[in-house]
Amino acid sequence: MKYFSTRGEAPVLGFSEVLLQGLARDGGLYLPETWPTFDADKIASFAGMPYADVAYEVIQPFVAGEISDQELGDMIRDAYAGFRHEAVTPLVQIGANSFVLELFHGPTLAFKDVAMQLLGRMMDHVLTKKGLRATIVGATSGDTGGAAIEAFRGRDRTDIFILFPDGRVSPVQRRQMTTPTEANVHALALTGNFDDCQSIVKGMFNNFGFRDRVALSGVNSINWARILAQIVYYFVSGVALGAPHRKVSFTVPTGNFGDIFAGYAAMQMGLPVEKLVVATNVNDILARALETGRYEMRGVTATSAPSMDIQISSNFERLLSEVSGRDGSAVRRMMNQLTQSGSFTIEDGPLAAMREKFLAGRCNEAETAETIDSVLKQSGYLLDPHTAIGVHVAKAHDSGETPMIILGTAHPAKFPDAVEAACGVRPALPPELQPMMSAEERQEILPAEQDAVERHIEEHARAVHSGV
Ligand SMILES: Cc1ncc(COP(=O)(O)O)c(C=O)c1O
Ligand SMILES: N[C@@H](CCOP(=O)(O)O)C(=O)O
Repeated sequence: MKYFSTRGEAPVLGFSEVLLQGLARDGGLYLPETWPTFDADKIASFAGMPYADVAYEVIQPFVAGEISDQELGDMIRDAYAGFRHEAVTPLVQIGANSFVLELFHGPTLAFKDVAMQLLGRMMDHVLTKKGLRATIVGATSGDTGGAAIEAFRGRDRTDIFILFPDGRVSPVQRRQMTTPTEANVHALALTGNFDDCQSIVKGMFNNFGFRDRVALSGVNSINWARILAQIVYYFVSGVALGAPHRKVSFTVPTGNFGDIFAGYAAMQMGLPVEKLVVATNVNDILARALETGRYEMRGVTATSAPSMDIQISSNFERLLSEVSGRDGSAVRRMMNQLTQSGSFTIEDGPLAAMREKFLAGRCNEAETAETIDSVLKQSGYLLDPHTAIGVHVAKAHDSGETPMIILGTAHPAKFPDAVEAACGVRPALPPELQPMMSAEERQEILPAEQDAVERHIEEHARAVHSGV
């Protein structure tokens, strides 16, 4: 399998290079040249299989020839062995035909663990084979950072630097980044918002001198391997509810558009999906874009679902590429307009193609709190604010006939204050995470400026100083 950049000006690469590069050298995102497809019999055969076995079937066609089947299978089994639930991503019924897909049974209680636990192992594997070291950077609005640090802490071939908006993540999220004691972990609190962090990360990738000096690599969902690992749970949950013999729908709490793009990929691979519903909080740029055809940045409002407080939604570029016939120049034009004027218009054809597959809705703060409270009262089920946004938006699109799967993206205990304010119940952290709440914190506070971040990384990255 080869991968091309959405902007059409970077080299076509194989999986290992795409994994290490993160962002393409033309600023674009990598996509597979073709979508492997599964027929109905193959999809039906996933029913009752262990999660790791489905993961192997879904992921193998994307990495074949670069990682051996044996090594891939071992990495996948190892990645999911530590999850708190035997099913890895269990479904819980919360309504007549609606289900929460619990994606938060990994080590940091967020859906990011599902991909990150595998990504850490894959990167280590590829770096070891090549005899290389890498400097990993990531931007986080709260969850990616903790999950990435957990996946890479103590790994000899990588140093990890996570940029997060100072004061805008929950205390649990912050402590997951600031309490690990391993020397290769660096939590950088930036005086800005998530979009500032993400644009500094992309800026560092576009500064080739720096990029090459520190052997830069990325773990945000700009990295194709993140999306790849997330495709698996669409198949697992869809098949559990009757696919391929009937269609299923998904509602996805959305920010950077990575998780829902994995759903789109599952559809391209043959999973019969009726609707993919984008659920946003008041930072609703994606809902507005799908409604009006205009992608237009406004300020970011801090909410009780901080991981979705995003305006520049990286993976939307992947969808733009798909619906524009993979025309790199069309994607470049839109992305340049976004940089220059903070907005762009999606042409009628591509917009219609998007609307064939995607629906969208938004949820404000009062609705988020009301949903947490009412679902607890009606079903005895405790939602986190991000998942509550999904449940609220799903209601408007639930036909009652097609199973509606709402992606449960975080454990409520990551956001105890917001959950308690909404319903009076304060969710407790699993015992193994509780010591973190009184452990010493270690972070560097930096201005939201690319120069300052680059200087800090150059001083601390072993890839610069070890000569490997
Ligand atoms: C808890 C939670 N829900 C939803 C999202 C949005 O996911 P995506 O950025 O893939 O759209 C995030 C962040 O990515 C998150 O951490
Ligand atoms: N919501 C994310 C933002 C970064 O998203 P990613 O999926 O691109 O890594 C977070 O929690 O950090």
